[in-house]
Amino acid sequence: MIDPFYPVVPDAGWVARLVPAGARFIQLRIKDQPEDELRRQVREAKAVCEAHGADLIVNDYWRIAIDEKCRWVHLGQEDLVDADVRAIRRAGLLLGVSTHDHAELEKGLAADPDYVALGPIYPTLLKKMPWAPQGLERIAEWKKMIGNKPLVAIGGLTVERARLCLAAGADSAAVVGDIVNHADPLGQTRAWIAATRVAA
Ligand SMILES: Cc1ncc(COP(=O)(O)OP(=O)(O)O)c(N)n1
Ligand SMILES: Cc1nc(C(=O)O)sc1CCOP(=O)(O)O
Ligand SMILES: [Mg+2]
Repeated sequence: MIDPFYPVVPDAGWVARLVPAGARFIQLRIKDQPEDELRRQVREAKAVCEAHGADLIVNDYWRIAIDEKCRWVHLGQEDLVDADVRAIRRAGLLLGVSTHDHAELEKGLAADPDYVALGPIYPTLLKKMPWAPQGLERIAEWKKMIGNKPLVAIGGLTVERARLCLAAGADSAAVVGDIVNHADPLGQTRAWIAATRVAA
């Protein structure tokens, strides 16, 4: 149900680049945009994904995801505080949650998510976080604790680190910087797809 390669991108333009290049499970993680722009980008990204048989995961904006009849939403712990998980479920959306420690895992599992993300596995430059890198050992621990739910590894991943995460038990490896900051994002996307499909 979830793909081993999980790019997380900052706008719909990136969805339009990476999905035709083979991304099958992609998160739209837009920050600091007005509501009408968010909606426009969600619609654009959804249309691209539908045209290519890919899954779009909308980060944060669960109300928009419901209105736009999306299939997936990703929520972090702060997002979960305000979210109406029952409304999300009533609308038929699938849900991914972020976790960074045991207390968050307990809260995340209470929402009965369709995947659990664990991060940051390695140091990330994308945003400041109070957690030390989890390391690969945490992946095996989380996998045992979440039963048959898919586990997503995120934070500081490169192609080689993604392979290690999948070998350690993650079902999917999520990435921002190693794709969107790469000199050749489409070539790097192909490298990620080749590495993660073999490793999964
Ligand atoms: C796959 C995946 N894992 C974790 C996150 C982080 O979510 P959150 O903690 O809500 O932080 P923001 O991404 O919203 O800044 C994610 N987006 N995707
Ligand atoms: C958005 C995000 N969430 C994380 C978490 O640990 O929950 S780490 C992260 C950033 C991932 O970016 P990069 O691949 O560039 O390190
Ligand atoms: Mg969030």
